[in-house]
Amino acid sequence: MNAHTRTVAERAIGPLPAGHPPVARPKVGVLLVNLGTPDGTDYWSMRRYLREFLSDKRVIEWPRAVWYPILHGIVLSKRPQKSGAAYAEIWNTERNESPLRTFTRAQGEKLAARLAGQAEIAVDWAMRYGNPSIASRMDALQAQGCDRILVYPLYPQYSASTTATVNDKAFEHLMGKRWMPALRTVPAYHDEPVYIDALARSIETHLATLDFEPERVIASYHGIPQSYFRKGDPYHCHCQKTSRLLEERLGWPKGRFMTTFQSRFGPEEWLQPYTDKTVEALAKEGVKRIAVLNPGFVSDCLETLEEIAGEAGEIFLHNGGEKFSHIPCLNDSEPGMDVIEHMVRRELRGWVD
Ligand SMILES: C=CC1=C(C)c2cc3[nH]c(cc4nc(cc5[nH]c(cc1n2)c(C)c5CCC(=O)O)C(CCC(=O)O)=C4C)c(C)c3C=C
Ligand SMILES: [Fe+2]
Ligand SMILES: [Fe+2]
Repeated sequence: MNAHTRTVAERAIGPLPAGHPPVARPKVGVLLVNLGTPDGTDYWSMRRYLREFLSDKRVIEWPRAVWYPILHGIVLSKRPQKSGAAYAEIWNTERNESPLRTFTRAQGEKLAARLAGQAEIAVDWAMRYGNPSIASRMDALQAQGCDRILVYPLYPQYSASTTATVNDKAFEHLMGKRWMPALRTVPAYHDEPVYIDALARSIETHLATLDFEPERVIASYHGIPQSYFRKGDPYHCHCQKTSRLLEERLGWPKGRFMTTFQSRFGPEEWLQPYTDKTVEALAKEGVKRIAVLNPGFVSDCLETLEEIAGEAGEIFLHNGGEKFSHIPCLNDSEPGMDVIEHMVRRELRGWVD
């Protein structure tokens, strides 16, 4: 019996009296959670997904009386077709699912394999919007006997619109339970050395495969409205710190590495500089070769594959640029899995030793 199985045995409930309802052997659950995904690219699948996503008060903070008529009027009648067409361009047709779901599943499976020596840990994965839902996978973990669950929002930089809403949903699901598991959540890890190192290695590896040397390398993060930043969301500072540490680790000459924000939605001002405008300006200034990475995305998805690898690349080339390359997200690569495993092992301390 090793130290890990002993921990479980010590926590086990011991022999039950006759007639007592069965009690599962206690386990610790790890739940990886990413943003979400539609079930298909058709109008109704897209509409269901966008409705759930864009009804979230953590995502759109406008008063409901203002936002709901817009959402249920123009947005949900027009956006499902437009977004469905964009998803169709990047859809994983083999599995009939979005890349985000494919990568999140792969991360869950690889994490489970890395923790396989510890029988008391169960790993699962879920989506904040769409399927598999957080509620269904938390129930599945409890059914396997997990009395402790570590929820891992897959966002290196904290934002209320991403990290907090994952945690909200997990706690909300437990509100109705008589026997509630203990819950821990993984904090932001925007400045963790293992994460910075994984990003640096992924950049160096990718650049070594190119037949050109980029004059600029742009770290493009998903944006948030300026108003959320002014109200105290630390997301902007987290992104800037990731970029600063990454630039220091790369040791490049000043000016080669840049930070921008992408994926604006709605009429408000968002964090700047904007990725699309920057890429266009660089091309117009005469910069010929660039590469773009997305350090804030744990997996490639619509926002990286369609908006950056696709659209931003086109903008650059149409305005005089000559070479463009998208550096893939960490996904389920070995360095990417090193980051996830490191965070999980660190946050499980005291539950699993
Ligand atoms: C006000 C709206 C939005 C905020 C705030 C926001 C923050 C935010 N989002 C991510 C990560 C992802 N967003 C993705 C898609 C997406 N995001 C918004 C809007 C806001 N995001 C929309 C409307 C969409 C849907 C796509 C579309 O219809 O254009 C995705 C991709 C999901 C996929 O399946 O590929 C990710 C990932 C972060 C990190 C963030 C704030 C920090
Ligand atoms: Fe988003
Ligand atoms: Fe987008």
